[in-house]
Amino acid sequence: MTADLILVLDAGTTSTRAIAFNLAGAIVASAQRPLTQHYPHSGWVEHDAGEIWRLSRDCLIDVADQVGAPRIATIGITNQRETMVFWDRTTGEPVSHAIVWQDRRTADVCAALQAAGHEPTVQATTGLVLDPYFSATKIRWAIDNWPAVADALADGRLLVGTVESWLIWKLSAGTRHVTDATNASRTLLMRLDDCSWDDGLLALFGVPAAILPAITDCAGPLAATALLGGDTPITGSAGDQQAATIGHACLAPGQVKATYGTGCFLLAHAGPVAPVSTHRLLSTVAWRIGGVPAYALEGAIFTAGAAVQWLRDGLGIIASSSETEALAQSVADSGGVVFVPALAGMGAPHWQPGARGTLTGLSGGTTRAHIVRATLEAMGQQTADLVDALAADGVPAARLRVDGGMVANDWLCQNLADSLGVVVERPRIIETTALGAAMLAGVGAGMFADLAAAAAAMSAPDRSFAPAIDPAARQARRDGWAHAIRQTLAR
Ligand SMILES: Nc1ncnc2c1ncn2[C@@H]1O[C@H](COP(=O)(O)OP(=O)(O)O)[C@@H](O)[C@H]1O
Ligand SMILES: O=P(O)(O)OC[C@H](O)CO
Repeated sequence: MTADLILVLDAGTTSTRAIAFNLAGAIVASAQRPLTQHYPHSGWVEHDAGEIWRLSRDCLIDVADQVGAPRIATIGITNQRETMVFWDRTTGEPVSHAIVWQDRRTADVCAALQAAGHEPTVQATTGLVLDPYFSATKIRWAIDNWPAVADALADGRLLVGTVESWLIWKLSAGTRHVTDATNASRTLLMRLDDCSWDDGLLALFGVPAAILPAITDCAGPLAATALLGGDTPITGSAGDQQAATIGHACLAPGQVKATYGTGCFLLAHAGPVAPVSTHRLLSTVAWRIGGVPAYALEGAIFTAGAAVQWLRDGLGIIASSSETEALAQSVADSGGVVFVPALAGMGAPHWQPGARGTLTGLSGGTTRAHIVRATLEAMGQQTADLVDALAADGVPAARLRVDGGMVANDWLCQNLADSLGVVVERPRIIETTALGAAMLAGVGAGMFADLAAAAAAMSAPDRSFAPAIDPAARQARRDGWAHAIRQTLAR
């Protein structure tokens, strides 16, 4: 049997998937398992890292069994970012739950650091802002509040890392404690310029360097695993939004993608020099290959598909996510309803962890179809806020490449094009995140010379949505949204 497939592990927020790709970018086999969400207090979100490992192992073995393990040439890993795992190097087991990127428990710590004037230095060094979203305050909180974490630290047993770091450690049977530069760039601890841990930030957040992984490239001989029987190399690793950027072949400055899953993450390729945002966007590592980083500007919206899930599970006004397409289409407009879905605070460009959502413009004539339509319209307006910030930072988006669970919805894609006034392009492989990780692993294994060669072989657009409303109508929507945002922020 020839080793002709790349196996990707995508450890996401709500589920874990393994997908085998051939070198033409087609999906040959896949497996998926849902991940349990733990909400111990309002605003807290935790995962069981042991469960993440078991689901990952099971999905990888499932796909390897489907295709035949000898066909797996190499493995690529991609993951939910910022989420922090705490484990014991001697037992190989987690010492506590992982604190998830959505968790807001360190909002007060971030506000205090802001009040003390630390944000300009943090932003200049890391490209990030002081928000509980990022990892550093989660690490300190765990050390200060979870005795098992503090004890493991005191005994020299504690290791920490983002989800890919944990999984590579498990896959390599505890021989590799590494993190790739994209994931490291989300911790608030890494210098953007040379991709190293910053001593000043380690001191500011009270994180000991000894518990952190070594920072690596995103492609190359990162580790190896005996899980599939032989000695399978792991040659690709990147955070899921960076992987999606690669999967969309956003390889040149100014090319922009947005992924609509639980949250929405828009990344614009920014080239070989770390960009500086003056409009509250993030500057982040897009990938690092051969020791050379490429950078991106990013806007993170915490509530995208999660708003549709809330319509289904919280309000109970829809039975399934896919129902939203026909319901939005069934009314001529939202009937004046505007929904600002700040269900988990607000991310870019507002960064208000304490913000709450608002549903305005209701009347006796409002139906569930209007509310559903307003929910999907909010995706267009939230994206337009990011695209405006990007343009103000000097990166006008000529078109937008989209992926994620929500873009199966054609009405949503058309509404995005209308709201933004640019062409929206949907790829052939909607599993763009996994595809990007496969491209990295292919480059890392020497199957492709570089990402451009991998993109030429594996990535292709499918359908485009062109703007179909006039600029005055677009502006009227923007004005209505701006008014609702002001009301939301004023609360
Ligand atoms: N047809 C649809 N229309 C609108 N939203 C959808 C549709 N299908 C799925 N979604 C939403 O997309 C999200 C799932 O996307 P996915 O990319 O799998 O998320 P994640 O990777 O964050 O777990 C869910 O929040 C779901 O409500
Ligand atoms: O797991 P996803 O797809 O919701 O992505 C989560 C992001 O990486 C958080 O920054």
